[in-house]
Amino acid sequence: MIEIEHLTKRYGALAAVDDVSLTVERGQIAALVGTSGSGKTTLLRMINRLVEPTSGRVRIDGTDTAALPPHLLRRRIGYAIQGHGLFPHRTVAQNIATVPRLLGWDRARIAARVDELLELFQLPPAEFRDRMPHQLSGGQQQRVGVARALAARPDLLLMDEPFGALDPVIRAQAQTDLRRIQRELGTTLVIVTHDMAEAITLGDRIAVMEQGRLLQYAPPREILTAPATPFVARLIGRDERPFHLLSLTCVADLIQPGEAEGPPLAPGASLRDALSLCLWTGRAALPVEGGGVVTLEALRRAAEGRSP
Ligand SMILES: Nc1ncnc2c1ncn2[C@@H]1O[C@H](COP(=O)(O)OP(=O)(O)OP(=O)(O)O)[C@@H](O)[C@H]1O
Repeated sequence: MIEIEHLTKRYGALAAVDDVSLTVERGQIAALVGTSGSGKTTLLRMINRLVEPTSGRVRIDGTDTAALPPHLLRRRIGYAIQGHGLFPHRTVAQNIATVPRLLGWDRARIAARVDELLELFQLPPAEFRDRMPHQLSGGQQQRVGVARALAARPDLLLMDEPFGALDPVIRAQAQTDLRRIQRELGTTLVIVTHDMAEAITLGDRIAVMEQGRLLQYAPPREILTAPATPFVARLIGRDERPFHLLSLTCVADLIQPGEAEGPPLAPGASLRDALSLCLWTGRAALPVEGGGVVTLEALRRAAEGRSP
């Protein structure tokens, strides 16, 4: 669990982060969003003390981070940034092994961990472990960057726009992978993103920042249906709101008895996918695998933020 209490960072007259308090529960994902210069990166970097706070406190699992030497703190916390930051003259395996080596793990344990992570990120170890970063695609480099951040099994992972440079298809895959791996490992994750859709897909809670201040910290549904300020509403984008809401719920939650024509939808598909298919096929109802239907009428209600 991360407890951020009245955290402030000043650069001269500017408060880059201004009296921010929030808590991230263990195993949860907090997404930090806001316009450029709103203080997201500064807030993130105060958690692992890459930036020293001017005032306020961060506690991780009850321990005040100010009480720990920064280099030891950072070995416990995974950190992944846009553009991955891989060491160019080290192999994939050496890159991933960086923190375990600092922690003094033995060779066999490191090798096993590297292979385990490569498997997890769908990069076959025999093919990828000895490659140099320049022999990877951008998306593969990004995955190695995240694998490196996870190598020493940190309870806490900080990510700063990790998928910013990826194309939309790879990005969606990377988000799905991250969510799966995060759930599997039970990692607490704080992620900075410019992209509201990404924040909604990944975040258990979303923190909206403007000019160093925290405007709202709430689950995605609440941010969408009850934005705290006009700025938060603008950031969501009025046109996008129904689609964001639909993307939060899966078909299984909206099934009604009945039968309908056409190939069945997976119960895990999002309502957004279901709406898209209804529109594309011109159908008012779609069958769901395992029985029942999802109707256009029910989708419309869900898009308005009403319960099924
Ligand atoms: N080392 C520094 N010295 C002076 N000002 C700084 C420093 N680092 C950040 N700032 C300022 O603090 C403010 C917040 O910066 P920060 O990088 O946290 O914003 P951000 O929300 O992450 O922006 P972006 O989305 O563009 O990365 C900005 O106005 C920035 O210019």
